[in-house]
Amino acid sequence: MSNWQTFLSPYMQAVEEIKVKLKGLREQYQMSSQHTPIEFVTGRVKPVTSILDKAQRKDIPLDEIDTKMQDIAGIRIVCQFVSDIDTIVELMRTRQDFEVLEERDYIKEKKESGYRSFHMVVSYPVHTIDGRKDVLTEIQVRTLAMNFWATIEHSLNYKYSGEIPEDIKHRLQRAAEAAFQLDEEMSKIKGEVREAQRIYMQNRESEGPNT
Ligand SMILES: Nc1nc2c(ncn2[C@@H]2O[C@H](COP(=O)(O)OP(=O)(O)OP(=O)(O)O)[C@@H](O)[C@H]2O)c(=O)[nH]1
Ligand SMILES: Nc1ncnc2c1ncn2[C@@H]1O[C@H](COP(=O)(O)OP(=O)(O)OP(=O)(O)O)[C@@H](O)[C@H]1O
Repeated sequence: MSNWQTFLSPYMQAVEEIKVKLKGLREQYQMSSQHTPIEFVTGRVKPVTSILDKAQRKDIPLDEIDTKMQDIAGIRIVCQFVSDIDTIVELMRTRQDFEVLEERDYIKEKKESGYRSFHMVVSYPVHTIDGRKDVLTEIQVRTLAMNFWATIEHSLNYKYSGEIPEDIKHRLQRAAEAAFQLDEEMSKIKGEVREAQRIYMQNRESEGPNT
């Protein structure tokens, strides 16, 4: 690849645009005093070293990464409750500004590591000075508990270069089970939690801006 900056520019644009749109959705939910299914949104363009590693690992020729590597542009939507994930997935499916190409439900079927999340691969049109470019973007949707687990596991994978020792792997699988139980328990008191958050937001609004 002769110029990574030029190649990655539409991916950066896609990530920034989608983040703005999702943050807008979150604000609309907040303004309408409805429970927001979006707790926070993050996004990143895959680091070049990680693109090169993955291309080598998956045998993807560098001149084919724009069609074969689905996560160069990545968005992550983090929610409070598992049911919020269904709401978001439905919202994404009905959008007119991008096309959903693939869905992978690692919540129904968790990965061997214990990883749980809902993944969507979308084709997002970016308008550049050279015309329209459709950019593959991976959208990961997960709860706070799933995100906590995945973040910790990702750093351990990094530390051990993908070869996490067996005993730690088992502990991580148990931790994934505990995160699953936490999501289950929180789902059961969802009504209570939402009511408390609604009262809190109402009181904050009536108190006016902080001085
Ligand atoms: N922490 C963590 N993240 C994972 C795990 N599995 C998948 N992910 C995340 O999900 C992304 C895509 O995973 P998959 O849907 O399995 O995609 P894939 O191309 O089949 O596999 P990868 O080579 O892992 O990208 C990865 O790049 C990670 O960001 C896991 O076991 N642990
Ligand atoms: N879809 C996404 N949205 C937001 N952040 C992401 C997304 N995918 C990965 N990240 C984060 O970006 C950082 C760098 O990710 P990188 O692409 O190297 O990891 P990875 O996706 O786990 O790698 P690989 O798919 O190559 O195994 C990590 O902190 C990772 O958690």
